[in-house]
Amino acid sequence: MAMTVSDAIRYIGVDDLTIDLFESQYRVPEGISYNSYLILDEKTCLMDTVDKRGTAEWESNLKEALGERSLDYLVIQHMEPDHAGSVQRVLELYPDVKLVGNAKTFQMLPQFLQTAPSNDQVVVKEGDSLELGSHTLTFYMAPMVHWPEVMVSYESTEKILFSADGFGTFGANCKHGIEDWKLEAARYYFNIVGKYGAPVQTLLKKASGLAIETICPLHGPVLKGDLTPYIQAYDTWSKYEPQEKAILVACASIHGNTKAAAMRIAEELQACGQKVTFMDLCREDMSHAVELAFLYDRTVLCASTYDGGLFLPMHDFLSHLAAKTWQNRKVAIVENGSWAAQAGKVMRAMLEEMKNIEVCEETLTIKSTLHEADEPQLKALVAAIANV
Ligand SMILES: Cc1cc2nc3c(=O)[nH]c(=O)nc-3n(C[C@H](O)[C@H](O)[C@H](O)COP(=O)(O)O)c2cc1C
Repeated sequence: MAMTVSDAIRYIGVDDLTIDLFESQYRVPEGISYNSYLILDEKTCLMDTVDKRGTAEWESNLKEALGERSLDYLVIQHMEPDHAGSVQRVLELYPDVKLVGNAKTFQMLPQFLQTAPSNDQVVVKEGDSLELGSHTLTFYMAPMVHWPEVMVSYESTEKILFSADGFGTFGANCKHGIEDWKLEAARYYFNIVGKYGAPVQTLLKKASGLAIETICPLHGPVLKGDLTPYIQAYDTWSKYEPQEKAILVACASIHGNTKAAAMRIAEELQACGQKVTFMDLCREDMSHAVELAFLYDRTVLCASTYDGGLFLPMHDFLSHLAAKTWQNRKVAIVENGSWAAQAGKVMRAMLEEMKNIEVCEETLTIKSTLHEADEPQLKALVAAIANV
């Protein structure tokens, strides 16, 4: 059933509650929405489509909202298949539709379609506008938020920013309302957009010059009312600043001894008043661990040595953080080795490749299991990462 963003702008997106992994990597226990919007004015204008997984339901929403009218424009803000996956269907249903995109959109479009569409193309660049009647869309390029061809569209009459993947969240709209935005917006941001802090900052600067009363993202709820919290969150996140003073204790333990030591460190940190989250990287959601490493200002990395190197779940975690340009954080290292510990050396080398990561001098090296003799090292590490 098509929801209404306003009288003239209909929400015609769909919820996907059965996808196993979004982008083939993120568990979305509450599903995900593929958002699409239809502007009904003198001209009709479709804002993006949906993933192929939702084409049939979305087509019914589109037909219900459009009725007997023709479709004049399709604006393609983002070419990723979860948004452009139904463009082909639009071309079949409305062969006279004009396609609106930027130069990069039309360079990429034929790559995803079997044949280059013959439809009229409206090629827009920064600041170009499209009159629809009483509604006017103005286009702002947002390259690398998070693909090169991304652009956002500002509708000046109703003061709406169609924000592409920006301000999106995991979680289907039938499960999550605007009040739930914060539940999954950070995990979504850091894992999907997180590498591109500078492009996000550029987009925020452009948006700061616009009077925005509603944000229509391509995933998650339409944002209305006081937009400050959403924009402030994006400003903090895209500056790679921590959102809170807290410590993630992340461990990768083969037989549980390093995990036991990590849990002991977490307890000690809590005992000295620190907010702590403990995560077993072997068993818990990697995207959630990435999210917390970005949200918190400090992280303790605890890992076994494995075949002369770093136990792979920790290597995987640090590779994820490096890929998302994690930076400006403080870290403590705990390693375990039963004959020749190497985990700490490998972790340090990976951290050195990242920007502005402060590694505590105080480390803890365990020989198989934690012993009484390790207590001074453990206490020193706790004091160093707790900043006490
Ligand atoms: C498959 C395997 C490979 C290991 N490789 C090494 C190694 O190369 N060097 C080392 O000092 N310890 C090695 N260890 C020992 C672990 O680093 C660790 O000391 C031991 O597993 C106990 O800690 P845990 O219970 O947290 O895994 C290995 C352990 C396993 C199970």
